[in-house]
Amino acid sequence: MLGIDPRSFVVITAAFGILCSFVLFALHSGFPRDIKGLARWGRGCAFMATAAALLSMRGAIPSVFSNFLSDLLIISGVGAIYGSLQEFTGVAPNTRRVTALFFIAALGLAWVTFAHDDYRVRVLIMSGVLTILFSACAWVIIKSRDKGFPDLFTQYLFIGTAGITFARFITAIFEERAVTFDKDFSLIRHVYLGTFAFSTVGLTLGFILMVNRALHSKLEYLASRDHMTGAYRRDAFMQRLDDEIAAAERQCKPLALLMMDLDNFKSINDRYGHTVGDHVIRDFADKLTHELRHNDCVGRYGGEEFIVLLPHTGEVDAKAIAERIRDAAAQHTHGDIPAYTVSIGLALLSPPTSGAQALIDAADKAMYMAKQAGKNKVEIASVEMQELL
Ligand SMILES: Nc1nc2c(ncn2[C@@H]2O[C@H](COP(=O)(O)OP(=O)(O)OP(=O)(O)O)[C@@H](O)[C@H]2O)c(=O)[nH]1
Repeated sequence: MLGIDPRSFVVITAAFGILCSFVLFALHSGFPRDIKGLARWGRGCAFMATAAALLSMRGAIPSVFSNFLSDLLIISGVGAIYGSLQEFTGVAPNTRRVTALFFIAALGLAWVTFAHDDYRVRVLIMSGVLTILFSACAWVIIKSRDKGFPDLFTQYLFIGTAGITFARFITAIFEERAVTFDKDFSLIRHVYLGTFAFSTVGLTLGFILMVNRALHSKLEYLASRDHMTGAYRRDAFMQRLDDEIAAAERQCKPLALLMMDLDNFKSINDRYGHTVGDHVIRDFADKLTHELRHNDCVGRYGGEEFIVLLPHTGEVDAKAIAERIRDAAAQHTHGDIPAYTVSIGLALLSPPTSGAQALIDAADKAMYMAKQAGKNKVEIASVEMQELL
């Protein structure tokens, strides 16, 4: 038995809801458009704040507003949060199921508001629907890939909130029928209302941390990638190369490096113009992505020069991959893009090495040999070149 006025929780929920909504709309206006879900979550918080404000006026306004409308707004609010998580994680929002749940709950709530005032049934409907929605929110995060601390924090908070709404559902089944809104002093009711107030803030903070993490990854990606081709920029590539060489030496694994330069590119520019030249560079970068494994790393080394790092790859495989790339480049697949070819130099890491730059120099020399040999060729750095490593 607790003596805290349930309205205090309701007023706190309203205040928190307004604050959270304001923060989310403010973030939405400044965040990149491809980080989705902020506005929808902000709307969800606004719904919850309005619902809590209406509920706190219980007795002073008609019950159609303080009970019926406020309950529907709470369901809409949590529904919006569910949709927002789906949007954020790239899942198409499943509005049909949420709308169906909303209408079923609306029918039940209309019955207990207008036909047969029954506090217990109202609690059952609300806690049942909210258990489903909070569990669905947790499930969206559980199923998402690439989770960090903010995602796990929000996920467990959703699970905890769903657990408490479910406990409220179970206790309502066994509750005395005489209990009403103003006479329900049970501990679980206070925990339930308190959870609602604080989970609005906790979950919103968790979501803000999630979108902040997404923004951080996006900025990191943009800083390390070449804008035109999506390949690694030279400095980011060198960082990755250093790491992979260190790993290869530690694990005694092979590693190969390909240096690639498009042939006669100056004449492509001169003949078709710079824009078409850019299309050729992009086309080649796409072909590289298509031909390589997820773990391989493509860097743009210069204008029409690319470099590819092939971890865990020995001479035979690296030569086959290089030939595949050379062949793919020579395939004329796109009507708007002129035919082009590429010369490739291949160098292999043979420990003990003198580092990344020496490996690049060897691949560069081999690439120069390919140019000298008539272009559209793959050359492997000679033993002497490798010995320089
Ligand atoms: N369109 C376009 N051209 C570029 C870009 N970066 C460099 N280039 C041009 O690419 C050309 C490179 O030519 P070179 O390296 O001199 O040689 P090449 O004509 O490819 O001849 P080989 O390398 O001997 O086959 C230069 O004309 C550069 O201006 C770019 O981002 N877009």
